[in-house]
Amino acid sequence: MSTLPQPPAAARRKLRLGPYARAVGQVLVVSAKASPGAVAMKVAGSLISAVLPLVTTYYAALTTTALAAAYAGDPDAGRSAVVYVVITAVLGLLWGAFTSVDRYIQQVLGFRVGAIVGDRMYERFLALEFWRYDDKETIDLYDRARRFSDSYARVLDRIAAIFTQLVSVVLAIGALLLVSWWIALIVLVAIIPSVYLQFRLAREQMAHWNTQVDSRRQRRMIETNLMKPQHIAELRLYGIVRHLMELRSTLRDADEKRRLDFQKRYIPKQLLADALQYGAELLALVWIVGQIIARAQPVGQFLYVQQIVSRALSTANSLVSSLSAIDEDLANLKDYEQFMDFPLSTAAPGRLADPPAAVELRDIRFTYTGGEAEVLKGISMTFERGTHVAIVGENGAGKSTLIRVLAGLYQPGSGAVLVGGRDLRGIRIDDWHRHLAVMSQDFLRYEFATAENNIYFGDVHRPRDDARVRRAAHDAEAAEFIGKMPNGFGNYVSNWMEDPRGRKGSGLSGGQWQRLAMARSFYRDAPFIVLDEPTSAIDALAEHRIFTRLFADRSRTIIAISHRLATIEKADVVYMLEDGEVVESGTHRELVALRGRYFRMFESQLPDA
Ligand SMILES: Nc1ncnc2c1ncn2[C@@H]1O[C@H](COP(=O)(O)OP(=O)(O)OP(=O)(O)O)[C@@H](O)[C@H]1O
Repeated sequence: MSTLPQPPAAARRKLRLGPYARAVGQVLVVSAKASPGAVAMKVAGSLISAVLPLVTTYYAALTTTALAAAYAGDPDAGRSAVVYVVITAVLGLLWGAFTSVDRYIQQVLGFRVGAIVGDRMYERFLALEFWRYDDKETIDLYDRARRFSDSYARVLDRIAAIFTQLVSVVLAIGALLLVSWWIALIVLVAIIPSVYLQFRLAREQMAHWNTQVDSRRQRRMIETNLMKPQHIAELRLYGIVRHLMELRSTLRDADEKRRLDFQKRYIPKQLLADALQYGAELLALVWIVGQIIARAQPVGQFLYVQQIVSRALSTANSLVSSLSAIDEDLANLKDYEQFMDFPLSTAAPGRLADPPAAVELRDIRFTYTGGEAEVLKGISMTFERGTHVAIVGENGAGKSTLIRVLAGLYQPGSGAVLVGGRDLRGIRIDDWHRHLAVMSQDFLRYEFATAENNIYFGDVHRPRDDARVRRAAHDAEAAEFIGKMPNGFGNYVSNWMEDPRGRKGSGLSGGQWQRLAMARSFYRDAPFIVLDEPTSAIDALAEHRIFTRLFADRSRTIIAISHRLATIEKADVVYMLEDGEVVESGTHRELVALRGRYFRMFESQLPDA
């Protein structure tokens, strides 16, 4: 069994009162914007929840006193008892009705707040500066923020509960003061240690949670690998299921063990705090029993004191749980807000209406954020409109990185991408992307959509044009297999999808997915096409047909990254990249004649080398 690396201990996060108050205020503002009526009802409801049980107890105590008097022969007391019972029942009914309304209000708020917060979160995540998606800190924070955004709506409920519990405890102590000041004092003193202890425990648990972000992510990744039906074949063939299960259990057990250890350490203290609470309750009851026997208090006071003391104690305990829960929520709210403060990728003011005549990479240098090695080391290339370019090089040479810089996803450390002679940094990136169709190695598989929509998603700014969809499918050699599916272009491309008429989708092979993705990039109809190893899973004949068609079109610029000679040799110019530098360039023939690095790389594929 291998040992897993221990994650570094993250700094503990502590919230002081100021930030707490601000965070609570923020939740209230968001909720009030989502549904002001529901928030007003919630506030009113919290007060009712605090007061109503006390009033009910008060009438129950009066009933008991009246019953005792009736039992002793007082006829008026019997009538009073009946009236009190009716009042108590009506209060119970009101309470029940209120609980149902409150549940509904919570659902309305949950839906509205959840929608607002979730949408804001998605929008922010999808529009971050591109380098942030490689950044561990960003992704850590995003993980925590996302967890919180799912439960944002619940926070208002917790705030309302805390408000209710606070008012209830204060009212209960006040109600005890009416009977005896020292009972009120005893109960108050008994509450404090337990509140303190539970709060400490909750804080430690939260600190523990925050130190375990990495191991939990590792566990989640393993679980994702294990639980995806598409992965089962490889997992079984490699016989790795048990190994991964063990890794997962090790991570889970270590995490749980530390959490349980905390709880174990707190047991004796917790018992002491509980004993104190029970002691206080006992003292109060013994005292009131003595008072009643001495006829210093009416019989109903026993019920009153017993109910109110036990309510004060149990509400104080619930208050601690709510405070601990909200403590965590509000710390996560801080993460959420920090995440929402991340700058979005800025939109440059310059417009680019027409397709540029040429694109130039001028002395581009680039290093990944957090990375030490320079990945692109002074690259210069020009892509004239209508030329066909191949970029080749070993794995890790920097080809895909180059394309991302060209597309403006990453900013070069130095040098510039010149689009139609203008620096890309000064052009609105969306404008540039409209002229660009990029098919990357890890293209998206829209498994929830039909074949035609998988293609249409290449250009959703206009309504779907079915003739264009079919042409793109034909050019990418996808039309035939799509045509063979039971519902043709309207077929879902996943076994797990089913159309409204109950017709199941069909799963696709790796090469079929690749053809579909290529059809999507063709559908885009952009003057610049970038294909990053688009045919790695496509059979040689189909690939030959695709590229012959593609390279016959002189109206478009084509930049193809490929390891296949059949594709590369069709290009007008080939750039050979090695360790972030262009080491050779020219036509295929020139580079073969050079007998240099290009020649050596493709020697085995050359027919008469
Ligand atoms: N997101 C990233 N963060 C940090 N480093 C990266 C990232 N992506 C790639 N790299 C590093 O940059 C270098 C170039 O990677 P790139 O993907 O551009 O190579 P490539 O030539 O496209 O390789 P391949 O032929 O395998 O696709 C590699 O050393 C890789 O480890």
